[in-house]
Amino acid sequence: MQPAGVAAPLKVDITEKTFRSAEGVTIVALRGLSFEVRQGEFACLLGPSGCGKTTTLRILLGLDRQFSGNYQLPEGGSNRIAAVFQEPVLLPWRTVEQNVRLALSPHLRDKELDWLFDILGLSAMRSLYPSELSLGLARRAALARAFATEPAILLLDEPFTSLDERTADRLRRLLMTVWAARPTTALMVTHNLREALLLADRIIVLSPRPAQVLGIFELDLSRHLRDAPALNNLVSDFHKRFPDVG
Ligand SMILES: Nc1ncnc2c1ncn2[C@@H]1O[C@H](COP(=O)(O)OP(=O)(O)OP(=O)(O)O)[C@@H](O)[C@H]1O
Repeated sequence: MQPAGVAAPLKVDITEKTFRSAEGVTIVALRGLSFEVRQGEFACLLGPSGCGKTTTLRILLGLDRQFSGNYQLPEGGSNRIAAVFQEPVLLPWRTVEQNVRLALSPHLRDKELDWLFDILGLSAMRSLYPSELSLGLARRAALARAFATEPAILLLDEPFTSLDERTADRLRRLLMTVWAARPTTALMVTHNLREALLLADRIIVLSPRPAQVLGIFELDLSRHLRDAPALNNLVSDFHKRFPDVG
């Protein structure tokens, strides 16, 4: 039990998750996957392609209940959980602002969101429709929607894939700015080591399938000091600790 007044962390303890392939073969996606994300911490789940990262997020989102084990989501927030996926799922017939406000519970629909649109550089795009947005802008709108709901936990599944590197980098920095304005317990899935080293407080390093935790890489360096040379040092520290990863 958590002592009163201490916010509960995200706790994940998945004993096993299997899939059955079309040919009837059993695929063990996760086995003995246990980790925690402390309250207010930005954690990355880093692992090779196909190791079970998306499967883990789907379980936490309640989209897949066919597994053994358990998990506990953090308490608090106006909304329990918000997610940002690889594809920004926006309603095409609603404006950017309507897409964001529709995610809010009815009593919050009129809340002041200027700060959020400002930080994400979306102030001039509030009345545009998704079809008028570039992919990078659509991702920003998806981030705005997730933060607007003030979730107890934010789950992100490779939100910067299929963007050119410059746009991805700008978005990573915008994510950090908005996160710093409203620190939120966050778990982001990525297979990009540099991205994890840029964004995370700690990295939960996963094995190939079935995903298990190989170790935790803590990042004490303040995010604004993580420039290119600092990142190069972090990459080499990481490789000393995890020579076979990334
Ligand atoms: N619905 C499904 N049916 C059968 N197998 C599945 C299903 N969903 C996932 N898998 C398998 O489970 C394993 C883990 O998949 P998952 O998508 O979680 O990996 P991932 O780490 O997110 O990969 P990536 O980084 O490539 O997105 C893979 O081998 C995948 O083929």
